Amino acid sequence: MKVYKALTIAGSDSGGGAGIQADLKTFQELGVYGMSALTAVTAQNTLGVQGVYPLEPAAVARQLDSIGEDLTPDAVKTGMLFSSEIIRKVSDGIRRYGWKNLVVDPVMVAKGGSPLLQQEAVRALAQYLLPLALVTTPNIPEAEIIAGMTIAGIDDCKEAARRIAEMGSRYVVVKGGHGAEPGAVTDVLYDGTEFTYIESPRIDTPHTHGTGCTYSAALAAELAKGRTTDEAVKTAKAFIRAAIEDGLGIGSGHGPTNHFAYMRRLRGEGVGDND
Ligand SMILES: Nc1ncnc2c1ncn2[C@@H]1O[C@H](COP(=O)(O)OP(=O)(O)O)[C@@H](O)[C@H]1O
Ligand SMILES: Cc1ncc(COP(=O)(O)O)c(N)n1
Repeated sequence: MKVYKALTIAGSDSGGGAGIQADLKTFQELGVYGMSALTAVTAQNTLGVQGVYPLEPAAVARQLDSIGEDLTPDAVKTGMLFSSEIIRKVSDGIRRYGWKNLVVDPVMVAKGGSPLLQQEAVRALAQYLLPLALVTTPNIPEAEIIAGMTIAGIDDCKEAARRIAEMGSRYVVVKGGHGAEPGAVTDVLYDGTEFTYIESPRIDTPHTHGTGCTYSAALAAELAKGRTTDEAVKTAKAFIRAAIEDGLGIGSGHGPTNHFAYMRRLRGEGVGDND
């Protein structure tokens, strides 16, 4: 049996709903062996972020070397990268080992507003990481910052996707969770030529902690298994839709999405005892 392997390069969320923890749970659910290189430790729960402790850039580089010297990921995703120094180490590592199928989730702030990327690091992200990306998955506020424009509707999402593709990302998905459309969420996929709209009903829930991490991890897992980008984007959307629909009301703030939901439904099981 071929073992498909995916690597996440991201921060730790002690609460388990976002970051490395969300990524590894998602890889596991989708049948992919997960590996991780930590960029930062966050002290976090459903109420917010209580502390951010970045790792030394050399510690990030060393983790990538340990993986690269011995293991070959079939896909890689990046999440919280925190600083331009860490971004440089990450892009150096990805280039050194020739890793393909890179999904860049340009994480900038946590849902409560705590910064997870230093402002001056946005340039480094665009300069060093986007040219290596197969797919970049900004939410609307991230797309506004990277593309340098305000987004007020679908046409603006398309323009931002075009600009981000020009920076070197082969595909771009501008995710619609922060959009103003009542009742619906539209993600805009751009392949450098054409746009595809991935729509779903807007789920009314406070339990959306980790949606972006989970979505990009599902995308990377599917790419690791050899799916095309179009197929991977569809499955990632189905995975996150189920995870939000069955969101977990644990903790007293914004609960995490339900990483079990997609596979439980495929197996014909109910939502289980988690909620
Ligand atoms: N309320 C919601 N209902 C349905 N889908 C959602 C909702 N919020 C986010 N999504 C989906 O979750 C994924 C992550 O979107 P988004 O919330 O925009 O990103 P982020 O978590 O990075 O802010 C996207 O595929 C988006 O369509
Ligand atoms: C360590 C870490 N990485 C990323 C996020 C963003 O989470 P979301 O997916 O909700 O945007 C987070 N809250 N913490």
